[in-house]
Amino acid sequence: MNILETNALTKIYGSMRAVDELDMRVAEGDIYGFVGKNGAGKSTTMNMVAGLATPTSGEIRLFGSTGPDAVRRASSFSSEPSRIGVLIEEPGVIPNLSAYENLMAKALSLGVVRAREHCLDLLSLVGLAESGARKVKKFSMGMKQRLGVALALVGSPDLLLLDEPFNGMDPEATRELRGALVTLNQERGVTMIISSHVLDQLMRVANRFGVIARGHMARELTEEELHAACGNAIRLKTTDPSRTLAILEERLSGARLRVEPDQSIVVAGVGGAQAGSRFGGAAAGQSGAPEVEQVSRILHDADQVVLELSVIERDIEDYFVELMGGAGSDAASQAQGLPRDPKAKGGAR
Ligand SMILES: Nc1ncnc2c1ncn2[C@@H]1O[C@H](COP(=O)(O)OP(=O)(O)OP(=O)(O)O)[C@@H](O)[C@H]1O
Repeated sequence: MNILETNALTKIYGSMRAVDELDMRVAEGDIYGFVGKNGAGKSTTMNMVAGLATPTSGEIRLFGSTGPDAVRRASSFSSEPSRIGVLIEEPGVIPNLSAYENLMAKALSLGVVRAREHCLDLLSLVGLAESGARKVKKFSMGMKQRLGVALALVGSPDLLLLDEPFNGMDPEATRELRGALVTLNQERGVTMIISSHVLDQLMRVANRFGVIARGHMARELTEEELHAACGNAIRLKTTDPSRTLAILEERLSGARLRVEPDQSIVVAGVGGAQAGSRFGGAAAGQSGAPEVEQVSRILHDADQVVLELSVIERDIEDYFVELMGGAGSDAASQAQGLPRDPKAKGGAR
């Protein structure tokens, strides 16, 4: 079931179409990575879904209901727990209160039953059980962000909207927040929409992605579709790159080949290897071994001296960047692996 659907959702500020006929589908249980360049329309979309901005036109269907009432009911900021939890921009915390007190203040204002247990549970869920009694002004950025997530969870919402939650966080804090989000999703079944520029972090938690470009949905795709669209890539270095390239062009029909500035060769489009994904980080599932073996054999049979050979993941990021460049078919077809330079030989790019 889709928890959120938007149909031709549009927001116009003056002459600027901040969100332009956006169609978005978020299913129950998704961690939906919402990706786009600066100014693409992510925050405006999140604000409309949260009921913080009014659409100019189009429809938002939340939990199966549509119309302004659906958003108001789902995201009541007034006196009762809402079905949507929101962390947009900086978490609104009271610095002189402890984390626990901040949570309790919100829980009591919403009339949450068994507020004490609820808040202690949330602290432990976001990994702040030990620091619950400390004043928030002494918290690091990462701790504040996790408290922001806990605050958004007061009242047990079914859908969590997180706008740039990894911004300004160091790797350790990012890892902790990522862990808390995956736990929430897996153990509590909370659906999430996370907007972020930090693609590699998003790729580690999200199972579906929506790429927005100039206010329009350029593409929605699952983790599996993402990997299928990108395929794997193998980077290799030999003592004779030109000869190696010629051999690979001849023997690997259909593969995409490109030469990097350091003379290493990247072979893509031969299937297999997967990028680090959300429940492990390291290459998950298939290792790309058959393709690596295939390439190694070709090079061995052709007496090429291999200096380096590894599976790389960068194509996924390239793919996102290309999609984010525009919603038009050019960007999308390039991202599907078609050559950028029509004169390029053998699909090289
Ligand atoms: N309140 C507003 N008034 C006028 N223009 C606005 C307003 N809010 C957003 N915009 C414009 O709408 C466009 C989309 O902005 P939005 O903040 O939604 O993008 P974003 O994808 O979240 O960008 P970023 O990643 O930089 O936060 C931008 O051009 C922005 O300047």
